[in-house]
Amino acid sequence: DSGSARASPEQYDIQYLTPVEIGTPPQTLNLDVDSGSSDLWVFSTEMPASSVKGQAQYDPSKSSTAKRVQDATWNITYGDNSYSEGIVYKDVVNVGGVSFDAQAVEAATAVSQTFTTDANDDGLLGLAFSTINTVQPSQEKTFFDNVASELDAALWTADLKYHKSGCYDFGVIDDSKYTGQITYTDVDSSDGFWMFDVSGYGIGNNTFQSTSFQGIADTGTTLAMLPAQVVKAYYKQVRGAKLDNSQGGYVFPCQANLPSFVYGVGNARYEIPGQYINYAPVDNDGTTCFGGIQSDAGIGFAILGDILLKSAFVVFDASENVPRLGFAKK
Ligand SMILES: N#Cc1c(N)n[nH]c1N1CCCC1
Repeated sequence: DSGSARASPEQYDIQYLTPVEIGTPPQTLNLDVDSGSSDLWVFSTEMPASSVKGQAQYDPSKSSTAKRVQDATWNITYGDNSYSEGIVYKDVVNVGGVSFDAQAVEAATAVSQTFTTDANDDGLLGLAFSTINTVQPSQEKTFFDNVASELDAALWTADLKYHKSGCYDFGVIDDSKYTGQITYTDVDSSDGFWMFDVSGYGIGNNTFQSTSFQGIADTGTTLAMLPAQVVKAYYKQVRGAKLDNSQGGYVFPCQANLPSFVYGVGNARYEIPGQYINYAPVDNDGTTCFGGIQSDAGIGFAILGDILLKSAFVVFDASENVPRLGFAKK
């Protein structure tokens, strides 16, 4: 079995939303596919109307296949301090034609303001490792872990794009979506993430620095959070750039001509075009812009979010004993 689903960007590519069918008859919700977490949770009819502002809500009472998981609860807090919590059902979930009939669907009973204010985002579909799923007392499996054995290959791929729709594919590597070779690198999943070694970096045409650092491939994070020294070196090349703590990171004049950023995977080199690193204006007149590359200080590892991932075709491969990530140009 294999399948393919759209990944459509919200404004500034802050996140990408993917239509997911839940229940019988199918209820379509647009979810943020997130390789940095492992809960599939949805806005639901179980939450107060005051915290729903335009989102679609999963209504288990309208699904003939919904079954309550007695006494199960969940709660999750993300790195940006957004959170959600609730109860659990098992129901049919179909993503891009790949279906599982007893997926844990975590129905929210409460969400933080950041989720309420994003009218287009109906929840999350976590694709990190099931060891960090938050359901208690019995942890649940991610959608990918549930379907892996029925897929033609136990992998999924991300083809995110700059300011346009891309795809998440399950069970197949579509060779039309990349050029050249796929470079694979081993993943350390001991913290539940797709964590790997970035073999080094380069700024624009400057010499590539072979100083490696660990990072997680995280489709649920907007920006690229990199080691402070790397980030400092990058913005040193941007006239007018400064670290503005009131904005929470590096900003620069929106007209700045940004250098590209090169990252290494093994012996391969991938480039993020400078344009991708102009994330969004911080002011109404669009004079000051916020950088797409920011510091990972305080996190403990780098977070390779959408700003970086959209520059490549990425394979999340669990088909062997040791999981691995594949990167290719496109
Ligand atoms: N912060 C954060 C984060 C992450 N590192 N992965 N997914 C995150 N989300 C925040 C809100 C929805 C998903």
